[in-house]
Amino acid sequence: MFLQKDEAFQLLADFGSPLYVYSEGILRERCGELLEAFEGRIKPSFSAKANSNLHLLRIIREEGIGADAVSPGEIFILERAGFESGEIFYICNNASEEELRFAIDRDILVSVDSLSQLETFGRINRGGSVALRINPGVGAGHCDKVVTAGCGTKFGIDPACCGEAKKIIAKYELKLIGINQHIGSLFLDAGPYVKAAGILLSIVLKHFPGLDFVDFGGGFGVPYKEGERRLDFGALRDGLFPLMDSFVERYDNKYVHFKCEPGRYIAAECGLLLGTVNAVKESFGKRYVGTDLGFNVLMRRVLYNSYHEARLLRRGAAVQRSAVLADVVGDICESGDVIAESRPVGDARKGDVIAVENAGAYGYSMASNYNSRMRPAEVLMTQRGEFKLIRAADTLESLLANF
Ligand SMILES: Cc1ncc(COP(=O)(O)O)c(C=O)c1O
Ligand SMILES: N[C@@H](CCCC[NH3+])C(=O)O
Repeated sequence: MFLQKDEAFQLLADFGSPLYVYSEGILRERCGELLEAFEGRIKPSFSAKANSNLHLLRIIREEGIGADAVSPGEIFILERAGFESGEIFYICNNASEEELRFAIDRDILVSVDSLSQLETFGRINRGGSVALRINPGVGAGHCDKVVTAGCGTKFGIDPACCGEAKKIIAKYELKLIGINQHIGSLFLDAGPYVKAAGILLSIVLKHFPGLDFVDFGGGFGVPYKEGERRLDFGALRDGLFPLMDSFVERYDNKYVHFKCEPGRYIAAECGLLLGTVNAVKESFGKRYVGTDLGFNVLMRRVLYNSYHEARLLRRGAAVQRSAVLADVVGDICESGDVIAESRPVGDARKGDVIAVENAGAYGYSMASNYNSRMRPAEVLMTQRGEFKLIRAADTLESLLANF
């Protein structure tokens, strides 16, 4: 945990509970790591869906990383964060004509992922530049819901349709400048990513000469459980570089470049979610630690059965791991509202704090107002160790803003 215990209590007193806290140092470190991981040969572009806080996006841009957007909303926020149109890649899925125009009008490159969307794009932007998202047939991810390639997923163009795609491109005189894929989110083993990259490169060689770039997608995992090993970028390099070398040798554009689209790897570990224990109880032989960490604040456990380390903090004396296991639950009106299951926190008391680790990716960005609860504030711990509010919490008034 990057915060001292006393700082955690002070932050909750200052900014309210629950609260997201981010470490600028860790965020910059992860950006730097990714820029170096592929020795400049594969350029990372941050997937803003993982965390779209304006201030964090500015830091990511300062580090020299571009961004991928999945919606006009993300494009809008990225622009506000200072990203220029050439630094944004709009990887859409089932976008409306209006949404496609939003990107086209701003000169932002669009990747379409169906023949039907390619047809729409060509009709409204004849002669424009475009990218295609291909489904290489190999997927990976921490659960079925986030595997985005292979059979049974809505994403990407089936390679069998490449011929048809080329016809639509010719019909509308489009310039195909890039091919991308994204096989899914969170893998800690290089195997599937390398395999999918190999498949994608062979598809490009066969069908798509003269591209400016090939984008292998994101999905790089981080360890959520204590003791879990980190992703081995050496293994990724060892797998990818020979494939890229042999591809470039055979490809007609020697200046083709390579990209990737990490979200979680950049944002997860810099984020900590703090919440307060409001009640404890024993019911039918089971212990519950009742907090304000409902799934409106962090829904990954409820949606995917995801694991986050949850530390119990108490003012004064340190708390030991309890022999009694308890479920850490939230304040939402559903029985599934469990943020951490069977953890050694059975001794928790009202007023203690729960710190949920690695909450920086798909935490706040998936938070909601369910049960008319407020999304929490977000605070940045700067590299100088100061704390700065970077998004205020919702208020009762903001719940009424759209009526
Ligand atoms: C198209 C696309 N690119 C990149 C990402 C980023 O994934 P991750 O956060 O696992 O790196 C996603 C989300 O899974 C995505 O849908
Ligand atoms: N939201 C997912 C990742 C999927 C990303 C979007 N393709 C998670 O929290 O693990």
